[in-house]
Amino acid sequence: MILVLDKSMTQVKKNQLKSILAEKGCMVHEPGGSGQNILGIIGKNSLTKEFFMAQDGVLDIVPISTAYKLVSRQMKKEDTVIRIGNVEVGGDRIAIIAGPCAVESREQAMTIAKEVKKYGATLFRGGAFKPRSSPYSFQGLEEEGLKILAEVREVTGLRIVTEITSPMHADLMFKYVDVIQIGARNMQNFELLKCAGRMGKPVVLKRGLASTIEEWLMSAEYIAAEGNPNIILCERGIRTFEPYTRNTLDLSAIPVLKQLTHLPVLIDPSHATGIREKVSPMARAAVAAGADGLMIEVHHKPEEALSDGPQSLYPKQFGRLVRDIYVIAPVVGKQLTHDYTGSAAAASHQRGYTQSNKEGKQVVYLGEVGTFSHKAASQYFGSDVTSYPAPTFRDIFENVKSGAADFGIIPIENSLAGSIHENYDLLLEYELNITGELSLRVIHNLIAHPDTKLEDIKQVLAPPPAFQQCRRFLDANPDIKIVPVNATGSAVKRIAESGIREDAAIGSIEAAEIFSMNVLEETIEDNPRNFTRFVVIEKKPVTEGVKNKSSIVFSTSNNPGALFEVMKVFSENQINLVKLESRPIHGKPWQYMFYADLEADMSDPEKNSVLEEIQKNTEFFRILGSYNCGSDRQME
Ligand SMILES: O=C(O)C(=O)C[C@]1(C(=O)O)C=C[C@@H](O)C=C1
Repeated sequence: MILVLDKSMTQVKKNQLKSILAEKGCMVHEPGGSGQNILGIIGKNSLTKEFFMAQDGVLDIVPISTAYKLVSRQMKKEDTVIRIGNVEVGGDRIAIIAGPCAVESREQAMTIAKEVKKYGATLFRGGAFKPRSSPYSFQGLEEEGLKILAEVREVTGLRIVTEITSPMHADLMFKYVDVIQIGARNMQNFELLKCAGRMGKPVVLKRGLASTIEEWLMSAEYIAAEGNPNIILCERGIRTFEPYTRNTLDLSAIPVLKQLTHLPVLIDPSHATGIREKVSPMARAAVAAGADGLMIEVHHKPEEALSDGPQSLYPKQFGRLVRDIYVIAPVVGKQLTHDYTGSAAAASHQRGYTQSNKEGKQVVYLGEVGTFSHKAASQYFGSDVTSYPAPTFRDIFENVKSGAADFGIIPIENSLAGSIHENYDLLLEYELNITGELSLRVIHNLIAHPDTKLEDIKQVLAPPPAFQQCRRFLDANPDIKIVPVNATGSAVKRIAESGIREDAAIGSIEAAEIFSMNVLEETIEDNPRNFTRFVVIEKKPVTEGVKNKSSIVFSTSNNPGALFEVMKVFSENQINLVKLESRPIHGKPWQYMFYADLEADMSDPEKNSVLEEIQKNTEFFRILGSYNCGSDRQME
């Protein structure tokens, strides 16, 4: 059951209540972050409703109707996000776990780990204890395999996921691995589940070959009941009558689970299909259906693999799949998990940032909580970096320049409305660096007070880019006056605070929820393919890691063919230009600065001769930043 507590109850009082309940033999669980003050109780039947209601601070009792309690959505409304090193599984992120079925040798594991890391995997998988259908099949390298996995982590930085098959191996697992996996065949091995619960490490719990979703969640409950909330569910196909695939991938389990539980859900299309060609289509479908991540088997020589070769992707196939996922994820409001902050933090540490005056790193974004910029900041940085809003774009640049914030995040262009010119001008004015980018799907909604109807609305508040993106809706409602404000979240906050029923705002569903407003019309943007590209700005440039894109700014003389001469340098050096934008030079009428995005790392010393060529043909030239754009992972 759930005890609803008085919102003003102090933590001290709550702790007192928790000890009273624990003394009475109740298991007490405090779900974090729900915004409400509640306690989850798995109690003794002998305790009456009156007993609970008599406790100080208890306002109500809500029974949990499902057999599983701790893992149920009723217990916790928010999605659970599980942190493994710098990687977060759940929430807005897509995590990609990749590696061979089994660790076969140091050389094999290390080769595959380097490949999958290069193509975007964030966790490494590999079996050391293999439960096989036949006792004569390869059973894994056991402790030797675990040692190899630990070495892979040392060398690549990828955290390790491996299967535990017996409680006897708990100490070994504890010593070597980051995430333990309970395989399909052991899903109802209750002693193993309890052991995993006691170990406290994150657990990937695979669905049994013939288990119902409810049985699966009951198994998760075993782990949670031991005090371990870090459970990731993994659908890997169930046994049906269909022989064309090894198992039948139950993708409908994703939306079912999303309703029933707060736990993250992964899909393993490798075991589900058992056939290499079928893996990528099902992986793409899984992300579109709302999965929080994928577990993919990859082998550099699958024909020689000791297990599961036919279902293992070649590294390049895996790379192509990750590129597809990178594109699909924003459509469903997610981003690929990427070790952004790990590398950004490591790089900025190296660059000599001192954080002595702060708890941690900070990113500044436009407007107010609930803006798209806020969402972009949390999708890019996860919870590693705290975020705070600033009222204008200039303030964001000022905050980064002064060192008040380590990072700024700014929208730079939108797929419907075009470039955000103010930010181009500010990039030139402030000598900051672009260090990363992210593309966010922007879904606009008309937001108003709960009892307001469309015909009541006299004016709508939003930033100009949002008006541009909702042109058709505004044209269809010409009587509604438009009132520009700095950001969508601020618009929603303003109408909530003013209490004016005739005012509406354009913004995200999240903003409506934060300010307890109603979504009157959903998806009012002109086209569903509405994406805004954000860039991250920092004081220092990126010096580490993949840099596959550069943004530059330059001006040319006012001679025939001057711009052509610069373009020729890119063409002759096989540098792909992905964007060209011109902006008037302030104070010099009819003269222009050109902003270009190039698919190349212009900070690489190998590009020095190209830079010299460009400089010969320009009057002004600056690299705004060379960074990893994510989508263009190396494809040799
Ligand atoms: O208003 C917001 O929510 C913002 O984050 C700003 C902003 C922008 O100015 O482009 C960002 C994304 C959308 O394109 C609309 C508005």
